[in-house]
Amino acid sequence: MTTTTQRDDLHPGAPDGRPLLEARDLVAGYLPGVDILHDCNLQLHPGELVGIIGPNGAGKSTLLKALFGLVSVRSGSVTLGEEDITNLRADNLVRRGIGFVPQTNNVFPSLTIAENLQMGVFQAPKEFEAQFDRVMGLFPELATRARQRAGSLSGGERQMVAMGRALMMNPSVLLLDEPSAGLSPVRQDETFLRTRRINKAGVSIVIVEQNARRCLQICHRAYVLDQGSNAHSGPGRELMDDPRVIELYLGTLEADVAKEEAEGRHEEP
Ligand SMILES: Nc1ncnc2c1ncn2[C@@H]1O[C@H](COP(=O)(O)OP(=O)(O)OP(=O)(O)O)[C@@H](O)[C@H]1O
Repeated sequence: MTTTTQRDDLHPGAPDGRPLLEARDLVAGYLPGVDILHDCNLQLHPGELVGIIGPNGAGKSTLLKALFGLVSVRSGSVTLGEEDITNLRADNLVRRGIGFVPQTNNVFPSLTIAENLQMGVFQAPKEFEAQFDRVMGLFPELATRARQRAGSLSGGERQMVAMGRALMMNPSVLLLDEPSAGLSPVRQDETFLRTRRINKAGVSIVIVEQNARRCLQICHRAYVLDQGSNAHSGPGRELMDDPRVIELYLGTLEADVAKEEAEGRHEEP
């Protein structure tokens, strides 16, 4: 793996330099004998917003799921602080302060917004009122519509409900799987700004994103995955200008168009 030099100010709130969440040499997969992740490493320091980007099928979502016990880890470890949390069940991880927002099917459509958020604290029902007010403060757009059914919301609003539900347990770590997927460019930007606000409010975040440029713009650091392995990592803004990252991922469309033009295959739109 190529690692760009990291500066101390990229690890807000971590004077001793120890990660809050760490994946070490993860090997994981869905089917017996088929590994999707090959010795993957990731560190999330307190206060950090860390991105995972890479080509389609690189294993980004699989890495996030492996952190949250949703994909079986065959070797390597996941630690939270000093605790080994490898392959622990999701409900256990939620109790330990990790929230996970899946990319799809992330709301209960027949339940209202308030009921969806209530599901987020089913392990601590007495917390509902205090947490509901706190989370509504983060999503004022939802506050006036708490009784609306989630199934009638737009994609961006559903994403807010899903994030809100994960935040109801007041997690220290939030794992976001492609929160901008399926949203218009304007709604995507809102999602990235909201993610940054939640991070600034004290939640350490790992975000998997297809929209690599936007992701790199808001992240303290990012990991580029390729074929289930770490390819590069470093500060988001440095990766945006790294020719190796551009070649591997960011520049593919531009490069493909240039290649087609050179071969005389490109038709003007
Ligand atoms: N439930 C599953 N069962 C079997 N294989 C799976 C499953 N989910 C994902 N895979 C495989 O794992 C590999 C990595 O998929 P993953 O979704 O992690 O990639 P990704 O980098 O998030 O891709 P994308 O950006 O396209 O969402 C792919 O080859 C995919 O087909």
